Formats: sequence, C-alpha cells, structure tokens
Amino acid sequence: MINPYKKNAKLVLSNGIVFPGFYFGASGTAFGEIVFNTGMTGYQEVITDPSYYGQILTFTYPEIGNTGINFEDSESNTNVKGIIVRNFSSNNSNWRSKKDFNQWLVEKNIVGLHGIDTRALVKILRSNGSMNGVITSEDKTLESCLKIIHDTPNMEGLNLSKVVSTKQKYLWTTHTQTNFDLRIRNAESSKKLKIVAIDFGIKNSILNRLVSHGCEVLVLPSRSSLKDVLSNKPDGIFFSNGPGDPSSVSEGIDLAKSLIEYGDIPMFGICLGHQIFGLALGGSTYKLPFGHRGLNHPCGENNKIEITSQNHGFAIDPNSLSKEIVRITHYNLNDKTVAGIEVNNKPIFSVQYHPEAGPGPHDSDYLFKKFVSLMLERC
Ligand SMILES: NC(=O)CC[C@H](N)C(=O)O
Repeated sequence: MINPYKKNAKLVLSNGIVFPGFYFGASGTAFGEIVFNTGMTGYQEVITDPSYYGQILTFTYPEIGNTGINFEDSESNTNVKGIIVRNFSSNNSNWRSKKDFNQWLVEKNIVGLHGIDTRALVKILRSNGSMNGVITSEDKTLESCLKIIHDTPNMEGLNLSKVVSTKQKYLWTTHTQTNFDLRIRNAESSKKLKIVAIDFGIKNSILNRLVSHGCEVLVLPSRSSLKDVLSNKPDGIFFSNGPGDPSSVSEGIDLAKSLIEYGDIPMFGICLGHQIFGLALGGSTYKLPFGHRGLNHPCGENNKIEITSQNHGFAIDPNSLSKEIVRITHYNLNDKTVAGIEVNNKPIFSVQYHPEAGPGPHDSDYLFKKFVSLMLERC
C-alpha cells in the first residue's frame, strides 16, 4: 500500500538551501517568512494566532497533531500559511478532539511539510536570522522557487494588521473557552467595565481574559479614529497584538498618540499594541534577528521574574525612549530586550509578551487585574 503521507515536497530557503521532505495538510505552494516556535503545547492556538499572518511556522517540538483539533481553542479565523514539523501524527487522540488535524489543515489551506531535520533548520535561522522561503508539494525547480522568494516582500515595512483586522465593530461579552480554561474566575467588581479594543489581529483568548476579569469588550477596526473610540465612553482602551512591522501601522500610532495626549483613560497594550505605544511615545522599533516565539521566556526586573508566552519579531529600542516620558518595567532576561513599559504619571502600560497565555504559562495574568484596578480607581 502507498503511504498517503510520503508524497514528496520541499522547503527552499532564500539562501538556496533545500530541505527535501514530504507534504501533509493542503497541497500546493506557500511562501513567506520562515520562523520557529519552541513551545511544546498549543499548536492549534499558535497556528490560528493572527500575529503569524504571512509566515511559515516551524515547530521545534518533534511531533505535532497528536491531540487533534477541538472547536474552542482557535484564536481566530486567520492562520499561518504553512507549517514545518519533524513528524506529524495522523492518529489524533484526545477527549476534546473533534476533528482530524490533517483534515483541518486541508480545509484551512495550510500547506504542511514533514520529515525534515527541524533542528538543522532552526540552527540556520538562529545563525542567519529569519529568512523568506517556500514550501511546495509541486514539482518546481530550485530557480522557480528562488524567483517566488525573490518576489516575496520582506517583513520589514509591511502593514499586515490592516489585512487581518475586523472590518466591522463587534461586542465580546462571554467567555468562549469555558470547557478548559482553568483560570475562569468571577470578576472582583459587579460593575461591568467597558473596554474599547483596537483590533490589529486580536486573539480570542485576550478577549476571554478581559471578560473573565469583569469587562465587556467592544472591538473596533484598526483604522478607527479618536472620535470612534471616545464616542463609546470606554472605561479602558486596549491595543491588541498583530502581524507585520509595527512601524508601518501609522493609523494605530496616530491613534495611540492622540489617546495618550487626550488624558487619563487607562490603556493596556500587548505585543504589537506595546510596540505601537512605544512608537507613539517617540521611540523606535527594530527587527530582532530571529524573534521570540515560545512559551518559556523569562521576563522581569529586580528579582521578580515571570515565565512568559511570546510571539514577536520586532522590539522597542530602549535607547529611543525618553526617561522623562516612559519607564521600562520588564526586560526579556534571555537577551535583555525591552519587554514592558509604563508611561510616567499616566495609567498606560504595555508588554511585549502574551499574558493571555493562549497557550502558555499563567504567570502574567496579574496584568489584566492591574488594568481592571486602574479602571476601578477612576469609576
Ligand atoms: N504578537 C504580536 O503582536 C507580534 C507583533 C509584531 N508583528 C512582531 O512580530 O514583533
């Protein structure tokens, strides 16, 4: 019998290196920035995190797919273009699984490559930096793959959040992952706090954490104006995560600038939202060599350390921030990059990592509580 998963496919990197392997999921060709994630769990959330839009994701965990797919854990309707794994499991088994992993990839048009040495690939990305590449199940020559890569834009300069942001505003009032979120808790206040969230590629688990902490969230498109935000009389304003280069999200940077100037409404930003705050406060961002994507990044300051979930390729340049305006509250302790900031004398703060932990450790959930406390002080 012919093994259906032994159909030839390959990865071609922009430096001409080829990894021959086999395809699973959707057939075809996918191109984009090749990045890697070191998490050992949560592939469904990671694959559907809108911040990966336009990228091809390599998992360093050696086998992916074992627990199938359920109907609760997806972070959005957006997904990565392709995935690369050492091994994938065609034998899904989990009490929550509702769908076969391979079938789900086909339906989402995600091209999969398996059977390559992912350790060797990650070593190349770590020493040369993230680079564009192609995975294809088609019979394409090296030259035609390199031509596709050549025509693929670099991540620097790309505003991808405008592509994935919602086109219509919507309200999020209930927790949608009730079967498995061990952190579901009753809010400390009976007053429902009204958040306006600017969607640059927001994850469902962020919305669910805000709801768990006693908020209802009105999600607005990334191109919203100061008036769009203020006319909803928010108790707090949230700037979300999202794909692409933060310095190209001029609509978000301008909105953040005017909101920071406007006054005293508590504001919280995560990942792209954090980078946008940094840019709005006069700072600059730069591209990291291969980014931070995983579930065990230590962050903190002065002996207080949290283990964090991360997914980013850019960071705020600490030397670009004015001490008169901003205080750095957290550093990534692996490479000392900026991981959190707070605006002096204003209830505005942000983190580069993902306190919603979808997936990841729950150490940083206190940040949602902090956001809520800042709002309650002002109600
Ligand atoms: N998760 C995010 O919000 C990512 C932010 C940005 N696109 C980066 O790669 O740095």
